[in-house]
Amino acid sequence: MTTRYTNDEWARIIAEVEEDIVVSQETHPIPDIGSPALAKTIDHTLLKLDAKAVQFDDLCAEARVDGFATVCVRPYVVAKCVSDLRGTDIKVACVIGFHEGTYDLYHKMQETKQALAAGAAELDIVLNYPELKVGDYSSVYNELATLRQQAAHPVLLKLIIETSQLDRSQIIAACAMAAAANFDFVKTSTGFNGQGATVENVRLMAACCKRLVTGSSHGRRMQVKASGGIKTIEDATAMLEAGATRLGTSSGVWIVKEGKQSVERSLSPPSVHERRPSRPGLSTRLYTSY
Ligand SMILES: O=C[C@H](O)COP(=O)(O)O
Repeated sequence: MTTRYTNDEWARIIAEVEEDIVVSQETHPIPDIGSPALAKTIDHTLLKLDAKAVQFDDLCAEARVDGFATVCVRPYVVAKCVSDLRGTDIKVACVIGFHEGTYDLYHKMQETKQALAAGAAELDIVLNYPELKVGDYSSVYNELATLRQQAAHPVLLKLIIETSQLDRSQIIAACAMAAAANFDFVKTSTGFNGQGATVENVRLMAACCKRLVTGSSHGRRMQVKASGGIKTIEDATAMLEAGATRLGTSSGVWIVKEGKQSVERSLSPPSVHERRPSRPGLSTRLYTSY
């Protein structure tokens, strides 16, 4: 695989991108609250290492009921989820190099091979962000381009850049690397390392995606997936309004339920005796501790 440019050449390319970045404060249009289109922005996620088989059955059942975009899981459970979701339009997304990102390329290629063979349609790959932070852009590009070659379109590739570990310039550099390697999404966070998605970072990443399309010959714009700490309908709408088009969350069931309830309330306001429903208990298969 070619490295294309030296680290210094990559640094100049990234600096040019950074000079052009204008972060917009616009509110992006979003699907109607409570609509199937809003549920279709959600990757219904279960990445806990101690998750039991029955929890993946429930995850897939919930995805079928609510009509999520994908279930997002680790490689060892892709085949099971593909089988559970057969006959639906819900895809299986698989994390690669999770959650440190520092696994070597061989390890990431092995996981990619395993996930694709099992039927994954989308891969959420953790960036080797320590390499990016020290300016080893050639190595970062080599890894991403190799994985893109291994997982060609229509497989969707998302690069998890772990924004909590990066400053503004490094977030821009990560987006530039993802675009150069022809990824489909940049994703904020693993949810396992520091702060998750923030509105500010989603806006910055959306601005990068806008700028980077103008520099590409194929004219296809990368999209932003916000993930980590998205627990309520308010969190979800804030991320979408900031420019995300996909959400990674372990609270998808609750978010959809809250959205539907808020629509019902706006159609028939509750009497003074009716309380806002409390958050459901663990029996509803929510996976985030709160
Ligand atoms: O990509 C997904 C994240 O791991 C989900 O994080 P969460 O449990 O905070 O929703």
